[in-house]
Amino acid sequence: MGAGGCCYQFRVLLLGDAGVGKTALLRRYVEGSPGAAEPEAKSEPTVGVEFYSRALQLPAGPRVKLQLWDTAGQERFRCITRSFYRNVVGVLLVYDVTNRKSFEHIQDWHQEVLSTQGPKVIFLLVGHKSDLQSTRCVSNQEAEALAASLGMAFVETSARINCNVDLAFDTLTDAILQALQQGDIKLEEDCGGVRLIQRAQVPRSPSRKQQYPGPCQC
Ligand SMILES: Nc1nc2c(ncn2[C@@H]2O[C@H](COP(=O)(O)OP(=O)(O)OP(=O)(O)O)[C@@H](O)[C@H]2O)c(=O)[nH]1
Repeated sequence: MGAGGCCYQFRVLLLGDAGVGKTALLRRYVEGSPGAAEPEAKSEPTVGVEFYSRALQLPAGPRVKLQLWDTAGQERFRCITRSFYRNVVGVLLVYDVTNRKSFEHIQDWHQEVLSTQGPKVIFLLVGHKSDLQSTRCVSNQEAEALAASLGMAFVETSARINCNVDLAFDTLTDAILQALQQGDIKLEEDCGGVRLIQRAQVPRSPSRKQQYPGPCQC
């Protein structure tokens, strides 16, 4: 697919407790490249939802535009963030490897999406801040076991040292594409998580960030 000036658009959401590093991970993915300055040491908590995008050419052939929604982890924004669960095809469930509670809450985040969206979502478990080895309290093995029990892949990342950031998004994108090719998920015409769009709509710049005005612009 991807012929005739079209490419896929996948809507992807990042979910996880406040402060686990969702914004830093996303900003590293859309703005950072090896050698780029590391993300700011302190960042402001996300208010509601912010929107980023990045276009990529998959080795398997098609071009894909990822529409990436960064959500606030704070409980007081839950009403807003919940309204974005619908119409996504992929979710990165992010915890902080130095924060045990954020790992324990992963099943709650997973369940919240399933209860809203049903099983047509591809998940990836992300253990973030892997640079903080001395204060780590969630092992790689137990996270792998959780991911396997929930039927998803697992990647450890660090925005600080730019470790596995592209790998995380590539892994999720590949899994979505595979599910699409196998007919497990379907192209939708309006507000679906997967759409075919004209190539002219794909931004030339690899990154952009917007305040998203509402749950659906279709
Ligand atoms: N050591 C380390 N710190 C990180 C990393 N990524 C983010 N941080 C720090 O973690 C803190 C929280 O990061 P954010 O990206 O704002 O976290 P968030 O999950 O978006 O938080 P909310 O918007 O409140 O949901 C900041 O102080 C970041 O600098 C990382 O890879 N390694």
